[in-house]
Amino acid sequence: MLFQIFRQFCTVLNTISVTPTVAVQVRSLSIIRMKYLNQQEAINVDEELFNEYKFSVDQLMELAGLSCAHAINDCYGATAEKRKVLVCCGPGNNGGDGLVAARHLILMNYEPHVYYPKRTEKVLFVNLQHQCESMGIAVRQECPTLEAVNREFGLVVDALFGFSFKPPVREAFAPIMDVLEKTTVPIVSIDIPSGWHVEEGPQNETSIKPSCLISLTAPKMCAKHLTNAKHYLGGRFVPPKLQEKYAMDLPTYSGNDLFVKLN
Ligand SMILES: NC(=O)C1=CN([C@@H]2O[C@H](COP(=O)(O)OP(=O)(O)OC[C@H]3O[C@@H](n4cnc5c(N)ncnc54)[C@H](O)[C@@H]3O)[C@@H](O)[C@H]2O)[C@H](O)CC1
Ligand SMILES: [K+]
Repeated sequence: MLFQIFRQFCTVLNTISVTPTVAVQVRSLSIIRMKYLNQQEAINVDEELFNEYKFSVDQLMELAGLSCAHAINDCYGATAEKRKVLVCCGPGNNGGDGLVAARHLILMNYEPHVYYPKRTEKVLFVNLQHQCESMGIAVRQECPTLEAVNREFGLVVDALFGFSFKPPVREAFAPIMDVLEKTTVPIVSIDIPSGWHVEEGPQNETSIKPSCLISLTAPKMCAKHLTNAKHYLGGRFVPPKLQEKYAMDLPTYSGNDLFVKLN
């Protein structure tokens, strides 16, 4: 009951015109009440976007990947040494977000290099890889060594696994997971820190520790386990009715922004 009154209070505050200081407080309140989805809810939302709302994967992936590039630039853009970026792309749509982000990062004067070990013949992914390569981005299948990553890169984008991941990591991805668990280079994870349980978070003390997480659509429950990490929300495409149906209580995106900085 108390919680419902609090939510109604926040909703009213969100709709009235306020001074900048109050606006910051209202945003903070809306971030507090935002819902963290479990794995099944994330899958259901995804299916509704495609089946009920008739979005195509290409559309949403482009918006998701673009918002990731913008959030990365907001988080790390001021530091020149972070501009050489290793983008690790997995076999599913999380990997597709990584390929899109790499393409936008090169247009934002970053130097992305893509590690994309397990490819599919789906036209969308073949085209995303082609677009990257046509823009001069190297797309490799050989797993980089820990030494090479630490020596050559300022930032790692983790686009290996998203909300469909079921632990444990299969053998083919063990080498790159080992590199990400041990690297000293900051990691920015897209949607889910790879290897983490979508709801329960890190699986053990060696699990990766991203310095930034970009949640897409709405945060998943594992984001509650972040420590000392920046947290962004991206994927500004969720129809209001769908937000209501899942009681997402997403914070308001400001102006033309493609992301909300949650902390
Ligand atoms: N609705 C949205 O918000 C959108 C989200 N996007 C992104 O899509 C991912 C979810 O994509 P999906 O293809 O469903 O799954 P994943 O990328 O998480 O991975 C599936 C892929 O991984 C393999 N796999 C699963 N578990 C393991 C394991 N233990 N070891 C090795 N491999 C594993 C599985 O076989 C598949 O091949 C979401 O997180 C967002 O990043 C969209 O881009 C836009 C709409
Ligand atoms: K990820």
